This record gives sequence, structure tokens and C-alpha cells, in this order.
Amino acid sequence: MASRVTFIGAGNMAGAIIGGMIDSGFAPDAITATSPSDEMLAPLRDRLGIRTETDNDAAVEQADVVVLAVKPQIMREVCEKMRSAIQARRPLIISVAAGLPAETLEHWLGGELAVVRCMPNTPSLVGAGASGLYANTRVEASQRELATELMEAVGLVEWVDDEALLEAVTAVSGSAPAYFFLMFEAMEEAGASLGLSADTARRLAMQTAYGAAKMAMQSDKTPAELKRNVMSPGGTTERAIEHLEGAGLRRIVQDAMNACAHRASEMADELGKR
Ligand SMILES: NC(=O)C1=CN([C@@H]2O[C@H](COP(=O)(O)OP(=O)(O)OC[C@H]3O[C@@H](n4cnc5c(N)ncnc54)[C@H](OP(=O)(O)O)[C@@H]3O)[C@@H](O)[C@H]2O)C=CC1
Ligand SMILES: O=C(O)[C@@H]1CCC=N1
Repeated sequence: MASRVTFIGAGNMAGAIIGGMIDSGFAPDAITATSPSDEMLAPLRDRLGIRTETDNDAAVEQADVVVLAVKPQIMREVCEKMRSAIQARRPLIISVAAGLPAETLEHWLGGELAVVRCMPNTPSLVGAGASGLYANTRVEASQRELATELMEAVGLVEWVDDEALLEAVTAVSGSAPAYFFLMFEAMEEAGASLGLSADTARRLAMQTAYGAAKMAMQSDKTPAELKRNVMSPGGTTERAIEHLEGAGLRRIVQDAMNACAHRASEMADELGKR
């Protein structure tokens, strides 16, 4: 029988993963999502045909996998309330919460549980997600495969052996869609200031990013080589790249990603106390 997956929390991230799972062929009636208010759940139920529940305990009763997808700040309360129901069932736990260590989550849920920590990103919604996964020692090979299957349904999966590396994953992919969206905003504004309509500039910028990513993924050339191929000597691209390098783009990116990874570690200290 196919695995039954319950999402605790039905917000941006859960919605993105559920949408991607269904597009890739998961049966909607094997998926349950919970939220305190039915208002959040109705669109998921109506649009995707999944099961919904406002009672977390009831939703984990039949689950083989429980995906924790609430904000880190309320995770402790949510886990502790579900403890008895989780211990009665002992499903595979997959947490997508930033920061919170597997050991802490396991403790909040009553202990002795197989826990996979996953750092996904929102492009999961369109099947183009990128997730970093870490398994605690209780996770069996079949559960690892199940977690891989679930997250591969919505994109690329990379396992890490050291849990601390999920902080780097957060910086490289979990938070990173926002960096590219910021770039789109900046390019749209700059394109508009050069005379294009904002809509035209946005469409051109997005298609270019899509094309560049697709090309880089399909090519055996490095990004540096692909970049050089666009830069005719004495031409326009060279001028733009000189400007970006001169203004310290690499340092800015490094600083931003350091800040992101550092925040993930701070969150573990602030919220992960047992
Ligand atoms: N957004 C992103 O890009 C990424 C997010 N994450 C992680 O995903 C998790 C969720 O983030 P995100 O989806 O953005 O947050 P959202 O606020 O969009 O979703 C959280 C959901 O949890 C619901 N909720 C609140 N209390 C409960 C409860 N007691 N039981 C069940 N559901 C509850 C909320 O309902 P209500 O609104 O009614 O309170 C809301 O629907 C976080 O831990 C975050 O770190 C990880 C990677 C990327
Ligand atoms: O900003 C956040 O905390 C979450 C985790 C990664 C992406 N969004």
C-alpha cells in the first residue's frame, strides 16, 4: 500500500511540496494537511483533492510519514501536543523547519523516532525544488528511500551526513529563491529606467534566468566558461561584469550567505533548547 503522508501545517512550504507531489503522480487521497483553521485548508482540499484536518492528533493516526511544516517558533508547542499520538504510531518524521535540530524535535515528540531533517525551497511548487536532507541514526534505509522519493517528486535531493551542513544548504538553496527574486526586481527596475515597460523587462529577465539555469545544467562547461562565452572582448557584457565584480558582488553574496547560515544556527540556539 502506498505511504500515507500527513503535513502538519498547510502554509507556503507545505502547499508547495503537496502541489509538486500531486503533479508528479502522488495520490491526493494519500495526503492529509492540517491547520488550525479550515479557511487555510479549503483551497487545498478543493484545488488538489487532498484530505484535510484541523486536529493534528487525528491526522497522524494513520500516517506513515509526518511532515512538520509549521513555523519554527511554534514547533515545540505543536510537537509536545502531538506527542501521544506520534508515540502511538511512530511514523517517519520529516521536518522542513529551519534551524531546529533533529534531536530536539525527537525529544519534543517523546523520543526514539526516525527523524529526517529537510531544507526544501518553494520552487518545489513547480517541480523544480532543491532540498538538502539529513537523517538521524534511527532512520532505516527504506525510510531514507521514502524521504528521497517524496522530495524527488518536487525536485533535486542532496543528502548531507553532517547535520550542521543544513545551515549551508539553507544559504545555498532554502533561502536562495528570494535572492533571485530580488535580482528580478532589480533588473525590472533597471530595465524600466532604460525605457522598457516594467512587464517587458520582467518577462525578459525571468526568461533569461530560466534559460541561463537550463543551459548551465545541460552544459559540461563551468559557469565561468559559459560567462566568458557571453563576454565579447570590448563588448557590452564585459562592461556589465566589470561593474558587478568591481562593486563587490562576490563579497556581497558571501556576506549574505554567511548571514543566512548564521541565522539558522542562531535559531537552533534560540528555539532548539530542550
Ligand atoms: N517558505 C520557505 O521558503 C521555506 C520554509 N521552510 C520552513 O517551512 C516551515 C513553514 O514555513 P512556511 O510554509 O513559510 O510558513 P507558513 O506560515 O506559510 O505556514 C505555516 C502553517 O502552519 C499553520 N499552523 C499554525 N499552527 C498550527 C498548528 N498548531 N497545527 C497545524 N498547523 C499550524 C499555519 O496556519 P495559520 O496561518 O492559520 O496560523 C500555516 O498554515 C517553517 O518551519 C520554515 O522554516 C523551509 C524552507 C523554505
Ligand atoms: O526564511 C526562512 O526562515 C525560511 C527558511 C528557508 C526559507 N525560508
